[in-house]
Amino acid sequence: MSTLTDLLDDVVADVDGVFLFSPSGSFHQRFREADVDVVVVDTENAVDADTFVELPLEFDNVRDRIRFGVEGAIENGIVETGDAIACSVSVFDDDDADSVIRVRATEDMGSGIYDLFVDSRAEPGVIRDVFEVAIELGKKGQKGKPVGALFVVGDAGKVMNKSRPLSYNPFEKSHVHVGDPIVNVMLKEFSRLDGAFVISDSGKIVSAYRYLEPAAEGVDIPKGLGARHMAAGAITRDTNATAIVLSESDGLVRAFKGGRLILEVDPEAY
Ligand SMILES: Nc1ncnc2c1ncn2[C@@H]1O[C@H](COP(=O)(O)OP(=O)(O)OP(=O)(O)O)[C@@H](O)[C@H]1O
Ligand SMILES: [Mn+2]
Repeated sequence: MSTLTDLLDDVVADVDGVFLFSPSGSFHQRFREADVDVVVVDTENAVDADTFVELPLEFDNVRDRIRFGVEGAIENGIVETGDAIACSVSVFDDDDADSVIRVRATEDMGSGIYDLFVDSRAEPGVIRDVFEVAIELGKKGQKGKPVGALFVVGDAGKVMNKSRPLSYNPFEKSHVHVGDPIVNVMLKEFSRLDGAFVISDSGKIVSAYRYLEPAAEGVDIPKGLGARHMAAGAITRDTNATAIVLSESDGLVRAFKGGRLILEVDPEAY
């Protein structure tokens, strides 16, 4: 008769390392004494781990949390592509790990989410909220029809200087922030109209309907993308903003930083 441990052993068999997501001190200690490579992934290195990947925020979405940890570890040379990793995470329990998830560090796994958050000028929570709006809009569209949208996040003063209004700004005198449920509805509603949303480092919606006029030279974006994506890429080279774009034509969400495409995801698969 097999025991349950034997039956579930496959999940952790022959892994190259174990990632502990936000472990308690005692939980981490048990692993430290074991014969296995341990990586701690957390918002701070509270357990004084030797190998550590810093999360910019607690991702509620476990897939995002794991993706971020694995991409961060690849980026920092902690693991190599092809490595099998056992991730110890908590999905329901806030204190203790309640799940083990086996992943392989592959190129597919590397969605670019690490680049999106690391060294961003805007607050990580703001980037996450805008990214989630774009993904949701990509999944559902606007009244069932595909829509495109362009969000420019961070360094808003400079972005405003390099753009002009296409219409009156519905956010002119308001003090609304991304992440408020009502704001997400407004963002989706206004995304039917032309131009870009400009959002501050702290998440205030500064403007809708901005036509971006950055210098386009030196911008290296893939061929085949149109004016919206070109403007998105270029504004991030001219300023310290991050641009998040939902394409109306292919339905993908892309992010640009420093004039480069750093992330490309299919909302349906996300
Ligand atoms: N410089 C710009 N600033 C702000 N918005 C822009 C700019 N250029 C284009 N757009 C917006 O993008 C929309 C689509 O333009 P276009 O089709 O050329 O872009 P695209 O990159 O192919 O995007 P999509 O994949 O969504 O079609 C325009 O209708 C306009 O609302
Ligand atoms: Mn187009």
